[in-house]
Amino acid sequence: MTYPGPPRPTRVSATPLAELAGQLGVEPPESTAEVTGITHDSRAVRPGDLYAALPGARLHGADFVTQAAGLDAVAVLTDPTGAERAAATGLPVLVVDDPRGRMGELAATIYGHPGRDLLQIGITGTSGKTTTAYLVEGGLKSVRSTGLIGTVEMRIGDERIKSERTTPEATDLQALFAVMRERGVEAVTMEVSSHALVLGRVDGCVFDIGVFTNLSPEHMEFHSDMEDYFGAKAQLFTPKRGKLGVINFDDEYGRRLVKEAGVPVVTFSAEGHPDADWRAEDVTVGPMDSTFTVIGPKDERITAKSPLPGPFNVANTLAAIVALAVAGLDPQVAADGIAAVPGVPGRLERVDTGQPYLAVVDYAHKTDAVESVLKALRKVTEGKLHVVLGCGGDRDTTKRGPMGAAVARLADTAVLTSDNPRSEDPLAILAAMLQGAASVPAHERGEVQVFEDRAAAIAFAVARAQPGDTVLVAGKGHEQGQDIAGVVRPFDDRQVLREAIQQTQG
Ligand SMILES: CC(=O)N[C@H]1[C@@H](OP(=O)(O)OP(=O)(O)OC[C@H]2O[C@@H](n3ccc(=O)[nH]c3=O)[C@H](O)[C@@H]2O)O[C@H](CO)[C@@H](O)[C@@H]1O[C@H](C)C(=O)N[C@@H](C)C(=O)N[C@H](CCC(=O)O)C(=O)O
Ligand SMILES: Nc1ncnc2c1ncn2[C@@H]1O[C@H](COP(=O)(O)OP(=O)(O)OP(=O)(O)O)[C@@H](O)[C@H]1O
Repeated sequence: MTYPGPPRPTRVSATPLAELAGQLGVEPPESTAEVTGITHDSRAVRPGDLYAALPGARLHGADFVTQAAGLDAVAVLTDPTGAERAAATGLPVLVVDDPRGRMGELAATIYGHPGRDLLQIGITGTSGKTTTAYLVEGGLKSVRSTGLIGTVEMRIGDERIKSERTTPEATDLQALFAVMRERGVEAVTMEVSSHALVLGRVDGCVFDIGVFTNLSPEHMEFHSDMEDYFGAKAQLFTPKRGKLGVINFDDEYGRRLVKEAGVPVVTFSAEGHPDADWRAEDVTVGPMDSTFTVIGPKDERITAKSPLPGPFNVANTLAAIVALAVAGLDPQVAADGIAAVPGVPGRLERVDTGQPYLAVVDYAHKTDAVESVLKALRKVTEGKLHVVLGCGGDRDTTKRGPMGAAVARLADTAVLTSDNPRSEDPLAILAAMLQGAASVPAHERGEVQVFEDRAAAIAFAVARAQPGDTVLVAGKGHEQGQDIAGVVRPFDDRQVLREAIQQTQG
C-alpha cells in the first residue's frame, strides 16, 4: 500500500539545493536542483522533493532511494552509512551525521517557515494532551480559524485527517503548517509527545505557548528513566522550542519545571493552591461534567465548566483556559467556548442505548490514567463499577503489574483482556496483569476475570451491569483496530459495547 503522507501545500517557492547545503554547512553538490518539498518516507515522495533517507531502528531509508528517485525526488539527504546507496541513484546527495536531527529546520525553510504565521500552542505531559488540545481548540474556535494536530486526528478548519501518531514527523508537520497557513488557519493547537521532542519532530517550531499537564511513569521502553523522560518534556520549555510555559502546579514534576524552565512560566492549580497564578475554586463535580470558578492573577473571576467528568478534567479545562488567557483571549470567552465542547472522541465517551446504567469508553492505558479515571467514575456511579482493561504488547512492560493492581483495587469487577498484543502472546501479557492484581490484599480486591477475547470481555462486563452501575471499557478509546500478531483487525470498543448492550436489551 502506498503511504500517502500528509497533505501538501499547493504553492511553494523552490529552494535551490545549494542553499539547503549552505544551511547544513556541507559542501554544495554540483547540481542546480531546486527543492519544492521534503519527506522522510520513500512512499510519500512527490516530484521536486528532497528525500531524507534516515537510519532507523529497523530499516535504513537508503534502502528505498530507488523508489524515491522513481517518484522524482530531486536529491537525497542522508548519513554517511546511506551515502553510497543514495549516490548510486545518480541524484545529488547531502550527507550529515544526523539527518533526522537536521530535517526539521530544512523542512521549515523549504515550506517558508509556515509556523511563524500561526499562533502555536503545544501541549505535553503524560496524560491529558489530547483532551486539553480539544478544549483549547474549542475555546479558540469562536475567535480564530483553527488547526489541531494530535493522536486522534488532524484538523484543518473543518477538514479532518486521520493521524498516524501523536506528533507527526518534522517533514509532515511543516507541510501541514504550510497547508494550514494557505487555508487561512490562524492558530494551531498540537500535542507534543516526548518522542517528538527527542526525535526532532518539532525541530523548526518555536511554540508561542507550551502547556505541561503532568508526568508519571510511561514509555519506559523509550526513556531510560524518569529523569530522561522529564528532560525530554522540559525541552518544550526552553527558548529553542518555546516562548512561554503554562504549567500544572499540582503536579510534582510541574513544580520542578517551574524552577527549571528556560522560559517565563504561568502556573495553574485545579486544587486551588494559593501560590498558583490561576486557580480553580468552588469545584462541583457532577456525573458527566464539573463547574468551578477560575481566579486569575489580577483577581479575574471566570465561571467555568469542564464538559467532561472527573477532577482531572477540571485540571485539563483550567489548563486550556489559562493557555488561551495568556494568548490574549478574553478568559470568559475562552471558558464559554470550552464549556460548549461536545466531547472528545474516546475520552470518557458515553455509549447510550437507553440502558439503565452508565457505559463509557475511555483511552486510559497508563497506570496513572487508569487510576484517575476509575477514581472519577467511583465518585459518579450509583452502583458497582465493571471495568474491561488490557495492556499493549511490544510496549512498556513495567506497567502491566501496576495496571492489573489498580483495576483490581478500584473496580468491583475487573475484566482483564487483550489490547493490541502485537507480536506478544496475549496470555503472557495477561499473566503479568494478573500477577499485579494478585498482589492486592484479598479484602481490597474486586472480582477479577480474564478473557483473551476482547469482545467476550466486554460482553461479560455488560452482563454484570445492574441499574445504577457503571461499565467502563478502557484502553482503546477512539482506536478502531486491534493488532494481533501484526495484523490489525477492525475493532471499535464503542461499537462492540453498543452491540453487547443491545443484545441484553433483546
Ligand atoms: C521510536 C519511534 O518513534 N520510531 C519512529 C521512527 O522509526 P525508525 O527511525 O526506527 O524507522 P524505521 O522503521 O527503521 O525506518 C527507517 C526509515 O525508513 C523509512 N522508510 C521505511 C519503509 C519504506 O518503505 N520507506 C521508507 O522510506 C522510514 O520512513 C524511516 O524514516 O521513524 C518512523 C518513521 O517516521 C516512525 O514510524 C517510527 O514510529 C513508530 C512507528 C512508533 O510507534 N512510534 C511511537 C512509539 C511514537 O512515536 N509515539 C509517540 C508518543 C505517543 C504517546 O504519547 O503515547 C507519538 O508521537 O506518536
Ligand atoms: N490530566 C489528567 N490526569 C490524569 N489522567 C488523565 C488526565 N487527562 C486525561 N486523563 C486520562 O488519560 C486518558 C488519556 O487522556 P488523553 O488522551 O487526553 O491524554 P494523552 O496525554 O493524549 O494520552 P496519550 O499519550 O496516551 O495519547 C484519558 O482517557 C483519561 O482517562
